[in-house]
Amino acid sequence: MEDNGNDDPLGSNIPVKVCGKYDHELDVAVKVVQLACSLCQKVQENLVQNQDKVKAKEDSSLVTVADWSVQATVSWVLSEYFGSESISIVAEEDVQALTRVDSTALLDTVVSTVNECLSEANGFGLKGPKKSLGSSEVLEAIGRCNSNGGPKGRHWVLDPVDGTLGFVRGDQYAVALAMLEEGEVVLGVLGCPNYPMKKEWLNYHHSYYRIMSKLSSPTFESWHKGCVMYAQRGSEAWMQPLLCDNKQFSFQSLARSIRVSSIDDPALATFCEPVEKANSSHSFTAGLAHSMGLRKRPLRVYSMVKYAAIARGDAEIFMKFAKAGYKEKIWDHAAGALIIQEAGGVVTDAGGRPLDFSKGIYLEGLDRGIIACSGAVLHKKLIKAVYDSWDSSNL
Ligand SMILES: Nc1ncnc2c1ncn2[C@@H]1O[C@H](COP(=O)(O)OS(=O)(=O)O)[C@@H](OP(=O)(O)O)[C@H]1O
Ligand SMILES: [Mg+2]
Ligand SMILES: [Mg+2]
Ligand SMILES: [Mg+2]
Repeated sequence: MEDNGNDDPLGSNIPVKVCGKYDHELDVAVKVVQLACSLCQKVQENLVQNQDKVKAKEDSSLVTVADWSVQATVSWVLSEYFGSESISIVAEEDVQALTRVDSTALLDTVVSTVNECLSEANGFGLKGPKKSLGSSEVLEAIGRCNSNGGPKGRHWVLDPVDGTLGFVRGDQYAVALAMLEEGEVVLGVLGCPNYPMKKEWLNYHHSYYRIMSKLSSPTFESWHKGCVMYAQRGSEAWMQPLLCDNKQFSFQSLARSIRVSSIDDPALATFCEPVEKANSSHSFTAGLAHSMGLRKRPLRVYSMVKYAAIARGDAEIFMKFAKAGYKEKIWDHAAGALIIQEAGGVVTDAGGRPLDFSKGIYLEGLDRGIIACSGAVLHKKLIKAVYDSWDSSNL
């Protein structure tokens, strides 16, 4: 692993399993996603009790202090490591709502959230700022992420909080960071703050989070509320625990490589889909599930945690069929798609073609929907099911 120099006191102690062309980029990306996840965990704890702090955007989707603060933090760190002049970042949020005259209190909250987070950068193996950032620097960091991506050169792709609806409901969400090189996703990092290393811990986590009970936990060292998954193109996919308050335990090398499930019998397979019917047709996917012989209840989970579930074998299929006219954005899929592929799975559109991340901020040319499978057998069956049932669907 690359050593980031003297300013990086703990960097070499944080295990980031890497072996490839983009080791340094991936190392920084995993650390900044860990840092961002810790920011999100703090904001989510407050937000669940203070729903008035959730804002609606022009398209009525939600945005919170965490979305802006993570975008600012990641943008600032990437710019420090890779140069603010040359870096290209494609990300979901902009500064519009923060620069309105009636938004000073909101902006102040974002600025203090970013500074509190960056003050912990050293603990995550990253260089922090020498002094606190002012509001203009925070706005600049958010606004710098206005690249349109494209087929040439290098672009970072960030969804600061994916599944904002899950986030404000105290449920699953993800921090998603990817890097494109010449139009291809070459690295992906998915921070899943409420998705523990083992799925059996999910129920424990929910009772912990919702009731704040004092149940006896999995062994202290092994207990982590969330995980981070990552991959670079052409190597394996990895998962490690999110750093938590007891950092001395998290510094142990707990990273492990992840693989998709080996199940290829539809009767034993589980499919995941968005929670919201508005984001994907539940009736169409129920029809597909029936026709290809899936018997288990769908796993409805907010955010790219669905990709995380496929990548480490908690489920076998992911489907998303948005309404006609909705254009999928690259930041909702880039990191998750690479991690599934490097874990041995297949990700395509519903016509069986690879997703094209080279056309700007949208997945242009997407054929009907997105499907991801743990292997080729299930993928072939699913493509056939779509082919057989599309004409009779209302999509
Ligand atoms: N109408 C519509 N159709 C399809 N997709 C939409 C739509 N509106 C929004 N979005 C995008 O969906 C992202 C969340 O997707 P999910 O699969 O997590 O959906 S769900 O929250 O589980 O229902 C969500 O990501 P975040 O905004 O980062 O939360 C959006 O980019
Ligand atoms: Mg959003
Ligand atoms: Mg998203
Ligand atoms: Mg988002």
